[in-house]
Amino acid sequence: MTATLIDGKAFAASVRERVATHVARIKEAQGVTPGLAVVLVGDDPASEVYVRSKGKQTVEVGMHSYEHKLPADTSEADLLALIEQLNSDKAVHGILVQLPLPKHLNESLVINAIDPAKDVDGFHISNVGLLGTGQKSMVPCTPLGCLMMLRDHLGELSGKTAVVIGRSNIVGKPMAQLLLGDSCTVTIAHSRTKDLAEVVKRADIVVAAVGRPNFVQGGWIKPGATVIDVGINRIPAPEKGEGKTRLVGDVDFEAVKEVAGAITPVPGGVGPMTIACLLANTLTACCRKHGLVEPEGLTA
Ligand SMILES: Nc1nc(=O)c2c([nH]1)NC[C@@H]1CN(c3ccc(C(=O)N[C@@H](CCC(=O)O)C(=O)O)cc3)C=[N+]21
Repeated sequence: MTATLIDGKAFAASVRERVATHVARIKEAQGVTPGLAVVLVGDDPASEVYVRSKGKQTVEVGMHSYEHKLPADTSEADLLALIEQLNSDKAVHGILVQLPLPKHLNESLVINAIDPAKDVDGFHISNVGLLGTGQKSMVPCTPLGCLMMLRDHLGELSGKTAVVIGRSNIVGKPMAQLLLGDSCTVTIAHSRTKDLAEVVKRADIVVAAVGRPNFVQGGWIKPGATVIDVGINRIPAPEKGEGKTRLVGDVDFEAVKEVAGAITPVPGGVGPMTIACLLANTLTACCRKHGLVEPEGLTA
C-alpha cells in the first residue's frame, strides 16, 4: 500500500488565496491594510532565505511587509527599543522576531516584550497560557498548519489517538494542545520515552518534530495512520554531486509511505504551511485589532 500524499504546497497556496481575498475585502470596506514586521538579527543565510520568502508572500496577499535587519552584535536594549516602536506602530499588526537569536540576547525576554496581540508566532507567554487553557490566542504557525492539514484530510479528529514526537515550545507542546483541543487522546513522546516504537504504533496521528533526519521508522507506524513530518534537515547528497545537500524530514519517508494512510512530504509539506499560517495570523491579528469579522477556517 502507498500512502496518500498531503500536498502542503498546494494547501498553502489555497490558504494564501483565502487570506488575499479577505485582505482585499477589509481594505475595500474598512480601509485597513494588515502589516507584518519581521525582525532578523545577524546574517544566517538560511534565515535570510526564509525572511525573504515571508516578505515576498506577505506582499503577494496584499499586506504590508516591514523588514528590519539588525547586525549580529545588536544590543538587547536596541532590539527591545525596536520592538517597543513596532508595538506602538499602528501600521504593524504582526511582529515576528526570527529565531534563534544570537547567544548574547535573552530569547524569552525579547519574545515577551512583543505586544501579545501582535505576537503572530504565538510564542509570548500570554498566548502560551491562553492556548493551554483553551482561550482565544495567537497560535504558533507550524502547529496551526499541521492542524489545518489534519482537519482537511481526516475531517473529524475527535477520539483519535495522536502521538507528538518532540516537546519543544515552538512545535511539540503547542501541537499537543491543539490536538487536545480537537479532542484527540494525546501523548507527547521525546528522547527519553521508553519503547518509542510501541508508543508510536498506537497512533492514528503521528506528528514528528524531533529534528533528527529520517528518525521515524516504517515499522513504528500503525497501518493507515496519518503522518505529519515537521522536520527540515539538510543532509549531504553526494549523489547530486560533491558538496551538494538535500532536505529530508524527521520521517523515513520511503519506508513510512508503504504503511501510512497519508503523509506530508519534505520539502512541500509543513514548511509552506508555516508561512501561510503566519500570513493568516497577521490577518487575524488585524481583524481582532479593528473589531472586524475574522476569516473562517484560518484559526484554531
Ligand atoms: N520566529 C520564528 N518563526 C518561525 O516560523 C521560524 C523562525 N523563527 N526561525 C526559522 C524557522 C524555519 N521556518 C521555516 C519556514 C518555512 C520553511 C519552508 O517553507 N520550507 C520549504 C523548503 C524551503 C527550502 O527549500 O529551503 C519546504 O519545507 O517545502 C522552512 C522553515 C520558520 N521558522
